[in-house]
Amino acid sequence: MAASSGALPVVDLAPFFTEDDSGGAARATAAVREACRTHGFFRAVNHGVPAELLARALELSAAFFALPDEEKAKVRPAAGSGAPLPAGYGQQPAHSTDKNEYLVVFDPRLGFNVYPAEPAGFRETVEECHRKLTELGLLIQEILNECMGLPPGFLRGYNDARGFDLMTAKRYFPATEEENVGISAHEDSNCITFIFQDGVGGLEVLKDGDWVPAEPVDGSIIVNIGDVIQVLSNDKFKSATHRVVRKPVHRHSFAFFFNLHGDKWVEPLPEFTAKIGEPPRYRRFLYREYQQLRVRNKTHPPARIEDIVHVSHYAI
Ligand SMILES: O=C(O)CCC(=O)C(=O)O
Ligand SMILES: [Fe+2]
Repeated sequence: MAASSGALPVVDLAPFFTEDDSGGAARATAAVREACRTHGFFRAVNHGVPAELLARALELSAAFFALPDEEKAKVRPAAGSGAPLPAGYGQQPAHSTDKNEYLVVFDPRLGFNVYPAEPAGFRETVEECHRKLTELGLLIQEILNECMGLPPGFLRGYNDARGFDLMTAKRYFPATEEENVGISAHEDSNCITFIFQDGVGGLEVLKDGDWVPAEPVDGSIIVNIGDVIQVLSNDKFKSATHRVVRKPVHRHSFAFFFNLHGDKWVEPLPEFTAKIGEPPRYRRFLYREYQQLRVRNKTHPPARIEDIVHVSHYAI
């Protein structure tokens, strides 16, 4: 597949942060609808998360990942914390094609998180990011609700528990002569993902058979929709395939997964099926089950690539 220079659509969210927006919010909503239709991805600017906070989080995470392995390995949770996934530090298993290390952070109010003793300020900065990105998730969810033509407040009511949201700080290892996979091509399983990154680059989005680079732009946040929105919309909104290609130097990024609680059922909504005379393309599933299958893909990768579980597992 050819590389492409076509840039991601940019959406200016400023109108959602002013009282008198003279039609700007409607225009931004239309831009989100179009971006979801064409790319499943967009770059958000004026999103309400201070650029200084994003830059500080990236700097502190670089300082953390630069610590010796034995220091990082101490950032592990007590067994049986009850978190949906282990919080804290981890490395991809040696047999994985993905070559990165990461730190998982849940909503700080849940008490699952474990933090390194250094660098100073890490915990405060990461928790502030989590809080601001949760707010952004709630805003984008309102915009998507409008884009999808759902009854006002539908998504807010359906996705009302924040216990499965998680943020990861990641460091990708430098590419070698032999291979450069950072994260292999995938779709995100959740509702809405936010990514911010340092200046190295390497995130790419598949569009019409071409890999479009999601280039680093300071202060901006890359937004994509995940499988839950794809299923609810009965494929009208696509969870775009993306990957990370490693560069010759370490790369740092944060991904925040605005998720769905594991106890929720997921199925195509009547607005996209019965009400418009279209058959559902997925059978209903419990989100927890899908999330577990996805984790198993990572921890116990199947021998055959076709056995990796995607949301098509539930396709009718
Ligand atoms: O690091 C990135 O830029 C993207 C990470 C990603 O796609 C993921 O964690 O699902
Ligand atoms: Fe992803």
